[in-house]
Amino acid sequence: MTTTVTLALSKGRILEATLPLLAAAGIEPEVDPGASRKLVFETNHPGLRLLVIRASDVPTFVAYGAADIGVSGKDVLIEHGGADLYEPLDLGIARCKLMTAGLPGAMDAARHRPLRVATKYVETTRAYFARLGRQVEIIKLYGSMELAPLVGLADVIVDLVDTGNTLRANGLEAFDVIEEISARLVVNKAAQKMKHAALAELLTLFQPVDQAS
Ligand SMILES: Nc1ncnc2c1ncn2[C@@H]1O[C@H](COP(=O)(O)OP(=O)(O)OP(=O)(O)O)[C@@H](O)[C@H]1O
Ligand SMILES: O=P(O)(O)OC[C@H]1O[C@H](OP(=O)(O)OP(=O)(O)O)[C@H](O)[C@@H]1O
Repeated sequence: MTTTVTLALSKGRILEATLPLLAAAGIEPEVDPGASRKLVFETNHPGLRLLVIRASDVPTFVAYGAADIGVSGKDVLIEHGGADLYEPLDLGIARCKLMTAGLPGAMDAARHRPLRVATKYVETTRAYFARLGRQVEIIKLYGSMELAPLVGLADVIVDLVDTGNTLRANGLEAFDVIEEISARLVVNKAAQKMKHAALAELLTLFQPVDQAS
């Protein structure tokens, strides 16, 4: 009997970057997930199906066993905590940096009060500034973080930076790197035991993208 394996991907960058990796391994979804409203996709690989969900939900689906494996950004995994997941493979895709950024000099502007930081990475930001011994007031946002310093909502932001185009377009500077980010394969701990052979076979099919590329 074929073991069923459920792989969770997120719509957007991760899906766009993972489908070519799957295609290179000969795995094709029944229809193009980028062009469909479906959420579950069978594939031509026996027993393998795909879930397409929000990026920040991938660790949750995998941790609870609703998916056996998933592809998730390291940013999302750090924020999730990740202790309930195995992380066997760095896929080398969706690479960027989690950074502090703001208007020039913003880090030094608020020395006599808590620094106001806008981010969607609340836990990661709290831990980072605690390590620095700097008091912060964290403002949770769900997107367009770059707007916050421009309208006086926050002194600085913690967000992803790739080309730097979004920061530049808004007159902001990148300050410090908090983490180097790339997409990781994550595995449910029970599935790792119960579906060991099927997952091991699938893992060998994933060829990480060369770090230098
Ligand atoms: N500019 C970027 N360059 C490279 N990788 C990125 C970039 N922005 C995001 N990523 C990576 O891709 C992942 C998914 O990002 P994407 O923009 O597709 O979803 P999202 O809109 O952030 O997620 P959600 O729907 O949960 O809010 C991120 O978690 C991160 O690891
Ligand atoms: O350095 P860059 O190459 O400009 O990339 C950085 C931008 O990419 C991400 O946003 P995304 O494009 O995912 O939009 P979002 O605000 O919808 O998350 C991130 O939140 C930055 O805004």
